[in-house]
Amino acid sequence: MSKQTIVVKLGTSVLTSGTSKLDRAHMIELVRQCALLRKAGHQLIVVTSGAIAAGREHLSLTHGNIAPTIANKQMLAAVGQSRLIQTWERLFNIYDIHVGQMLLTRADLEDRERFLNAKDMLKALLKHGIVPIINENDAVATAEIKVGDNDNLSALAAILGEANKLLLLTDQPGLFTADPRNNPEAKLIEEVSEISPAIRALAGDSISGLGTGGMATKLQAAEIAGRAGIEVVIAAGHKENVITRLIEGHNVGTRFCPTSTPLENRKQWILAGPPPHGELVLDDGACKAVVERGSSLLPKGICGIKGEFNRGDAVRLMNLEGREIARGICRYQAKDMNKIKGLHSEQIDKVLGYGYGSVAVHRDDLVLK
Ligand SMILES: Nc1ncnc2c1ncn2[C@@H]1O[C@H](COP(=O)(O)OP(=O)(O)O)[C@@H](O)[C@H]1O
Ligand SMILES: N[C@@H](CCC(=O)OP(=O)(O)O)C(=O)O
Repeated sequence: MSKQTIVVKLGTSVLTSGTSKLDRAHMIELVRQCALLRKAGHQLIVVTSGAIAAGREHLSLTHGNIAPTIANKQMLAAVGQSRLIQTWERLFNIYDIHVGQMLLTRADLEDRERFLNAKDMLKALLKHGIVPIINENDAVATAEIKVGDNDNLSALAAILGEANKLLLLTDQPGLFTADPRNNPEAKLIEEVSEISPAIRALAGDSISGLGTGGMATKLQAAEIAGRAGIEVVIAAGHKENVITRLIEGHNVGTRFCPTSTPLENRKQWILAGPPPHGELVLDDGACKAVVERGSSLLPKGICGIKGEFNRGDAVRLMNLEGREIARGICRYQAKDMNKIKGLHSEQIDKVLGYGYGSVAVHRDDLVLK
């Protein structure tokens, strides 16, 4: 295999082996495989969960004796993150590999400039042979600025690092036809060529009490990374030689085929970076123009506005049935959009007293879902 950049995401379920402590013996084994990956000439980015679990362990707390409030989780993450990074540092040091910590929130990726700064920083680490160890900055992230789960964060990391592969390691061998924890008949799906609504319907939440998001967020990550041309594999973190087998080209779990026509860089960011602040409801004609003809969205085709957004914020483009058909950057704030929706573009200047052009969302700022 040619030299590649590979993101390995390690879920809490893998790092604790299903217990309430970090399983350091297994972490050593994972680092051994990561070192082999590097020895083969590949670049490695690690996205690690486990800060909250490490905090709980250090303070000798269990799920039962601390309430899962946001403040408590942030407190546990603040204690645990430093333990977690120290553990990774010590383990990678055995193989003479340096690590660098990157703690991100969605706010760091919200505007294009901050996104590009984070990208430069990640690239600088890789260029110097340092393994980026990424987690969400849980201690400071409020609900509004959180990515929320490390599956989506790993897709963002893969886009930032222009990775070739994203390996999501968890406590199941891959995506099953139903959650295998409560469906013993469920079957492993080895390959997914398209993440259709039927595939999405198979993915449930996390019921172990350890992880965040379950298979649902792993599919979101697979979709975002796949649209950027990145191959995604979900596999069991305890499967023997799972990382080394992947780089040798073996099937190790569920493989998601990436698109053969990756989105350009700016559109990758639109899909993965800024959180949508509102919705534009499109009439049928506008939906057709946007989806089938690749047109920009004009105010004329907008029949409803939801949410408070500023000029330059990301918004969801919804059809009349309430399904998101696209996401894009809106050129007018919500207050203005409410005044110009349904109007011909020539009327914008007259109604607002100023204008930023004829389109509400330009096709260069728009990604179909
Ligand atoms: N269709 C499915 N196939 C496999 N696992 C599923 C499915 N639906 C839900 N799950 C759940 O997803 C869990 C893995 O996600 P999660 O608990 O968030 O782990 P992690 O900490 O690795 O992110 C599994 O333990 C399983 O219970
Ligand atoms: N950032 C959190 C983990 C969040 C998360 O998504 O967890 P997981 O589903 O186990 O990957 C932590 O370090 O505890």
